[in-house]
Amino acid sequence: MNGEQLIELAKQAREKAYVPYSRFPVGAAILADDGTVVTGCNIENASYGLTNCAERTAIFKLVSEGKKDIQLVAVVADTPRPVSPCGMCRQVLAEFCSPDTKVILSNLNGQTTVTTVAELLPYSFSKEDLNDAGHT
Ligand SMILES: O=c1ccn([C@H]2C[C@H](O)[C@@H](CO)O2)c(=O)[nH]1
Ligand SMILES: [Zn+2]
Repeated sequence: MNGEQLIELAKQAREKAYVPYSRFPVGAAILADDGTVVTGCNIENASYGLTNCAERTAIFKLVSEGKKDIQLVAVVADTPRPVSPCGMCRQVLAEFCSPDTKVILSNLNGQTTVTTVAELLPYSFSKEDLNDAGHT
């Protein structure tokens, strides 16, 4: 499974997005360390704040299947520049990825940006901060 294949799976997941309010479908695909791939789409709600982004849908699917070691992430939306994940998703990515885990951001024009979790969320709050405070 390479980055291009992961982008293609994210595009297919995007087709499943439930976006009656924003009409802005997003797809994500995650390659786990054991080779498993999970995908996710954004899922909106009449109570707008309950919306779940594509990235978090994919991560939550992975973790709920008992896996949490992420090797590579791809996100796709129909944006002028490669899509930029929201702050909430960056924090959730930081929980389950290494700082140097690569995140491929893409759009439907074939433009891609390869970044890392640490670049997306520098100086992030993490479980180490909790441990240091004695809240294990
Ligand atoms: O990286 C992103 C950015 C936005 N959205 C969703 C949330 C909402 O459903 C819609 C518009 O913000 O796009 C994602 O799923 N991922
Ligand atoms: Zn998000």
